[in-house]
Amino acid sequence: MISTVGVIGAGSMGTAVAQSISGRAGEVIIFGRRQEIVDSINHDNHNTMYFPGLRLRPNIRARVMNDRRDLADCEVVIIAVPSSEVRSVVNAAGDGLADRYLITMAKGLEYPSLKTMSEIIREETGNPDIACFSGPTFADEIAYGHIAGATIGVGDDPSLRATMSDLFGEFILDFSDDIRAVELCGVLKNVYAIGTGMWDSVYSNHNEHYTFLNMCYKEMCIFLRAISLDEGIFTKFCCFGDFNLTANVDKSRNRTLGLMVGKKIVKTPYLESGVTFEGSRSVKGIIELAKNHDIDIPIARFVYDVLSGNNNVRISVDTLVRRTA
Ligand SMILES: NC(=O)C1=CN([C@@H]2O[C@H](COP(=O)(O)OP(=O)(O)OC[C@H]3O[C@@H](n4cnc5c(N)ncnc54)[C@H](O)[C@@H]3O)[C@@H](O)[C@H]2O)C=CC1
Ligand SMILES: O=C(CO)COP(=O)(O)O
Repeated sequence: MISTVGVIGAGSMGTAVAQSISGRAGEVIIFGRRQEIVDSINHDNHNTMYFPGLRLRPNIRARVMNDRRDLADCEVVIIAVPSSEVRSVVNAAGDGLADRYLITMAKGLEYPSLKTMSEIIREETGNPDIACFSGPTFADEIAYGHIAGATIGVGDDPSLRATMSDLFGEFILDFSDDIRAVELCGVLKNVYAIGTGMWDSVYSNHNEHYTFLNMCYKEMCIFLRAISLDEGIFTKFCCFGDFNLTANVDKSRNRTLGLMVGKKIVKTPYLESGVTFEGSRSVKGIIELAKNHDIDIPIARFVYDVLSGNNNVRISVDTLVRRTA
C-alpha cells in the first residue's frame, strides 16, 4: 500500500478523489489554499465549503502548502486544481515534485502554448513520471462512492501503471498510452458540453438534442482521429463516457454555462464568477490546434463566437444548421 498521497487542491475534485483513494493509502494529505478549509478538514473531518454533508475518512489530513518541503513525505502527488492554475502551482512546488509519481486531473489546454497539463507539469518539474486520470466522474458522485469509469493515460512504466491500478481500484479503469489524447478528450468534451447547452437553450425536443449530440461527437472524433495515436480512444471512458455525461447532464458546469448564455441569464465575462468553467478557457486553444492540423470544427467555432460575444446563440445556431444541412 502507498503510504502517503498528496492532493493539491481542496475543491470539489481534490476532496472527492482524496475520499475515494483514502482506503488505498496510509494517509492522504490535501493541500489547500484557505486556512478555514484546512481547519475544517483537520478538526471536523469535513470540507464544509465543498461537501458539508460528507464525513471524510480519518486518514485524510489537510495543510496549507507553504513550502516545497511540505510534499517531502508524498510518494504520489495528485494535482486537482483548475487548469489555469496548474503551471503556477507546479512551479511553486518546484523540486518538491521531483522523484515521485504525479497525476493530473485537470481538463484544460494552456493558451497560447497549446500544451496539455501533463506537458506543463513535465516542463516545470522535469519529472517524466506523470499520468492523467479522466472520465465520466462528477466529483460529488465519486465522493459518495458511486460506481464510475475512468481512463488512465500513462506511459509504459510498469511500476507507474501498477500504482495507478492500485490507487484507483475503486473505479472501472481502462488505459491509454497516449496521455495527450486522453487529456484532449477532457478538453474537447467540455467545449461540446457548452455547445450542447447553447443548442438546447434554443431547440428542446429529443430529436433535436440527440441530432446535435451526434454532430458534436462526430466533430470530436474527427479531431481525435487527426491527433490521437490511440485508435481505440473513441470507446474509452475519457471520450464517449465523459462527453455524454458532460453534454447531457445539467450537473455539469460547462453544459450549464451553455444553457445560461443561451438563455441570456449570464453574459460574458462570466469567467469572473470564480466558477471553474474549463471549456470556456480552452475553446480558443482547440480552434488554434484544429487550424494547425487543418481540421474544420464549426461547432467549436460556434461556441467560441457566442462566448466571445461576437454572435448570439440564435444567429449562430441558424448558421450552423444551414452549414451542416
Ligand atoms: N468537479 C468535477 O466533477 C470534476 C473536475 N475535474 C477537473 O478538476 C479540475 C479542478 O476542478 P474542481 O475541483 O471541480 O474545481 P473547484 O472550483 O471545485 O475547486 C478548485 C480548487 O482549486 C483551488 N485552487 C485554485 N488555485 C489554486 C492554487 N493556486 N493553489 C492551491 N489551490 C488552488 C481552489 O481554491 C479550489 O478549492 C478542473 O480541471 C476540472 O475540470 C475533473 C473531473 C471531475
Ligand atoms: O469533468 C467533469 C465530469 O467528468 C465535470 O464537468 P464540469 O466541469 O462541466 O462540471
